[in-house]
Amino acid sequence: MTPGARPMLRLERKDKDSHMTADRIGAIVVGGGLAGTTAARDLAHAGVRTVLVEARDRLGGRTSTQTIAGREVDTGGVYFHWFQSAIWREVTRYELPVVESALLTAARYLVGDADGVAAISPEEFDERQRRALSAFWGDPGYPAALPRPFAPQTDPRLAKLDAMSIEDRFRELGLDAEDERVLRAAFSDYGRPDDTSLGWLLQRMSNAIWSNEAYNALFAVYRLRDGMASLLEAMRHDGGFEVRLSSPVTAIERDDRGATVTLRDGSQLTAPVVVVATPVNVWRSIEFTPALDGPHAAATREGVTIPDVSSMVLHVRGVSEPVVMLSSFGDQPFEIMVTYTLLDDGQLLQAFSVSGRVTCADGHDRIAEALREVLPEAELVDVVGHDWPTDPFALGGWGSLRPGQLTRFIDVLDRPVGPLYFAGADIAPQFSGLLTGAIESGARAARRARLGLTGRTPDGAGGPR
Ligand SMILES: Cc1cc2nc3c(=O)[nH]c(=O)nc-3n(C[C@H](O)[C@H](O)[C@H](O)COP(=O)(O)OP(=O)(O)OC[C@H]3O[C@@H](n4cnc5c(N)ncnc54)[C@H](O)[C@@H]3O)c2cc1C
Repeated sequence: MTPGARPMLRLERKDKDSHMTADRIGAIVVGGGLAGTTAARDLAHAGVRTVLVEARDRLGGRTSTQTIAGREVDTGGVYFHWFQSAIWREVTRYELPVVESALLTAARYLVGDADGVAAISPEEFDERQRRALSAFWGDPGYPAALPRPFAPQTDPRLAKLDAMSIEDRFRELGLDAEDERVLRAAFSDYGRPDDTSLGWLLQRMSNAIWSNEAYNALFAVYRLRDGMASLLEAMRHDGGFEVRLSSPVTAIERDDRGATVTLRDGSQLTAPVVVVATPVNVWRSIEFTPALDGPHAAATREGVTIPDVSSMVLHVRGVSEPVVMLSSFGDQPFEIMVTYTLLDDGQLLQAFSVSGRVTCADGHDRIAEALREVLPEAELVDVVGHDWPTDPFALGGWGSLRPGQLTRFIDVLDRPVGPLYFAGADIAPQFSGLLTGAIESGARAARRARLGLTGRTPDGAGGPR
């Protein structure tokens, strides 16, 4: 079929039950990360014939399981906690083994800034971080502005905090210098402190019930023993939906009867509903007709992730004990390093260059040099990883919102636009930017799309209130 030709599989609205029949596509899901795979599985389980089209040759998107030193390791999204109910439900449903990370048990802690990297005892790190975090969110106005963490647009006072940056809050506080050094290092995964929304960070803290322990637990307590690929695999086998890999979508055209999706090879698929589960940053590389406008256009133009992150797992010798290194944003080649697994001949170290000062494309020698800047005794044996910003199907790393973006985008971008149902961690009302947010968002989009198929308007748009 030539691009633009009338599709064969168009479904007439009057044929309300035809999404249940075998020969017609009831729903198309664009993008097979956690959000899209969840949506496709849920739609298929509801009896809707569902086709998932994925640009890469694998499912998983910004999760990525690679092999190094004979081990499966994750170089994309990896950590979660059982209080993140959406992901935990999947992990328990498929009985996937989990392992604890070294973050909370490592005996050796290092904190970096522009002057270098210095050792600190875990007890001192914990005490300083605890004190600094409590001061950071200690304004009694904050919980009042976020009375319902799962529905961030509940109180208009949040807009004022969303207009502020993390740096603004540091300036207001005037913390003890050492406490601030520790907190800046702990916050490095948000990217530039002067370009990250304070309101959005506070929503993260409210998602962690304003508790230091729960906030730390959000990031690095549990991971899947066999990698995130094992979860995607389980969902796919359980799903009953059709998967088309290596099928980048170039255009999505909607009309009053549904939407037509054009693939790079020119072929087209049509269905009454389409779940768009690509990263927000990627929407700008897909031709939407009619064009996306308003907040959707603004979000993809501006980007809603930290722009530069290279993630790696390094096989190193010379460092035999579990180690945690955190550095303030941009001050060291790697901002985050955490022991992944101890080996007989050294260890696997998870490393994130959040500012992109060192990338996988730089090659072994530059990465080895960067590693020695942070851990002088470390010898690099091997490395696997991924540069997310230059990946055309990600165009950025994990979700992180700039000042003003929470108010304009969250609980807004996931509202249906005609037959299009947007999903993804980037736009999840709760736990945005995280694995669990992707699953929650995918499940919700599937339900809304199902309601759309039966001609009903999703009543609960915006989620629990
Ligand atoms: C390095 C890194 C570390 C992270 N660590 C953590 C962590 O420890 N804990 C945590 O909770 N979260 C973490 N995250 C965040 C988490 O991984 C993501 O938020 C989540 O995986 C996103 O899922 P998603 O389905 O919304 O999007 P994605 O995973 O990006 O899925 C979107 C899919 O759409 C596909 N696609 C793109 N363009 C097209 C197209 N044109 N046509 C068809 N398909 C297309 C992509 O290939 C992809 O498969 C991390 C992210 C990164 C990058």
